Amino acid sequence: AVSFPSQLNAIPTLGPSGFLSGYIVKYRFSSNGRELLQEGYDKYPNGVYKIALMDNWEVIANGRMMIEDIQKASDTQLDIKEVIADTLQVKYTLNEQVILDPYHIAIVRTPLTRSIASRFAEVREEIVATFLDLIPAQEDWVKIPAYTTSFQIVGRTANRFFVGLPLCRDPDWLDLNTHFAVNVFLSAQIINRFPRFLKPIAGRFLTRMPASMKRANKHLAPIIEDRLAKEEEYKTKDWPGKPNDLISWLLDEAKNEQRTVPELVSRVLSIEVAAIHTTNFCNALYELAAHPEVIEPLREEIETVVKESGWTKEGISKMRKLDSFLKETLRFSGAGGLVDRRKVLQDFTFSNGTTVPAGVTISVPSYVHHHDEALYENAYTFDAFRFYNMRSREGESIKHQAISPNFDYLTFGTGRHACPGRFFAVYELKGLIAHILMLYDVKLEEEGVIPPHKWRGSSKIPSQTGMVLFRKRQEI
Ligand code: HEM
Repeated sequence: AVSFPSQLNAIPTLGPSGFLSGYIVKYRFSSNGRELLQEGYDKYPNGVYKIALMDNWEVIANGRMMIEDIQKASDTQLDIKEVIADTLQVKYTLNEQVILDPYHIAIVRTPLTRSIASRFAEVREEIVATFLDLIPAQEDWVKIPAYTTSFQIVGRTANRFFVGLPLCRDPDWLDLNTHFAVNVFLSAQIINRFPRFLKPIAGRFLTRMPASMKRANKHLAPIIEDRLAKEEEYKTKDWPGKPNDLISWLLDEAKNEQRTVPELVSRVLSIEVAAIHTTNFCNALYELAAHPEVIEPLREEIETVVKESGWTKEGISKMRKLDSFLKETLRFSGAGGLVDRRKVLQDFTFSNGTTVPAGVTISVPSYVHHHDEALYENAYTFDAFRFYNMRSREGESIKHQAISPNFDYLTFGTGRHACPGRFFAVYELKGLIAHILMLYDVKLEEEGVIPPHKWRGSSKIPSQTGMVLFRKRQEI
């Protein structure tokens, strides 16, 4: 049941708030989250409002002041870990330690991000090999199911970087990883329906998690055991020939019981969950196929850069038009409707005086924010070179990049918790799109018409049945 702590009365409610209201709003939210969030955005453009979900309140914050307040709050006031723990039921779906000591976040932020340059040649090699296997470059158009194929591509590319050859090509490992995140979300939904005392039983018997963990273990245990044995043998963490990959980065930081196989397996999987289903590659594919007018300028840029710098991290960062195309995709058709989700641990007062009581979750509606005409001219038009043109203005060449979170651009969240994986995500996505442009022509079944997406709660799901047509690039 939805409770009414007294401070909550001062926060306006969207939708009815009486008996059964939770059910009505939950229904509207789960069937069309965007509509509800847009209504809230229009009614309370620089303030907060609340919606009653089934078992708690979600306070939605709009506008610069509110977002800055969330950014400035300490972790003891507004906590990201509790939100992840609740939403994903991490205790049962991954491992509670991932929340209690999230040292893997620092691994993503530093050694992983720092290795993009030195490992980029391998990532590029994997991109080329993956497309060769999945999408034939032939004279006739061939229909490719965009949604499933994009996850296969991203799964393999990211795993080349994370765990290297040969595991990144192992069909069972890839199948596990492209479905694991979905299993985590579905299992968490099931577990969340049970009262606290029944959650361990639901977690144990009603979900596929133990089986997934066992499957992951089968692939990773021999690798981890071998690395631990090498450390023993050479009496150092820096033994000769040590691979520069995720398992090594984790082992460099892991302490005591964190250095056991099950602990390390759940860390790897946590990063896979954060990295694969968020990438938006499917959205980029649809947008590319829908906008033939962007193809030539992008090709020209990529060819010039590759001549100068090759397929390197440095080269990718010089592809500014491509960066703009990607950023516009993330703005215009980005998947996440809510970012900066935080659990209120201590009553929290916004600068406008509104207090949100402990126990409630706060979030920011990125999708409707990104479609605000006050922030973006023609916000409902996909303008591939919008950010390229902005960067060309005096003194703004650094701003407006796809990796740079700011108030106008919340895809990766904001502040100190902004996605630590965004650097890899952006280089990977640019590398993928650039490869498509060099090798293929692409189009949609119906010219310019992206197959319809749907909303599930606050998530925008691209069409899961839509096709993108590919053929070998025709020289004109
Ligand atoms: C386009 C792709 C991606 C998007 C849109 C995305 C988005 C996000 C967002 C919105 C957050 C929460 C930020 C906040 O609440 O302030 C987040 C957190 C996180 N992301 Fe990403 N992400 C992407 C790719 C990745 C990748 C590739 C990795 C790993 C290599 C990754 C690892 C993480 C981790 C570990 C966190 C948790 C940070 C924390 O708790 O402080 N993400 N991401």
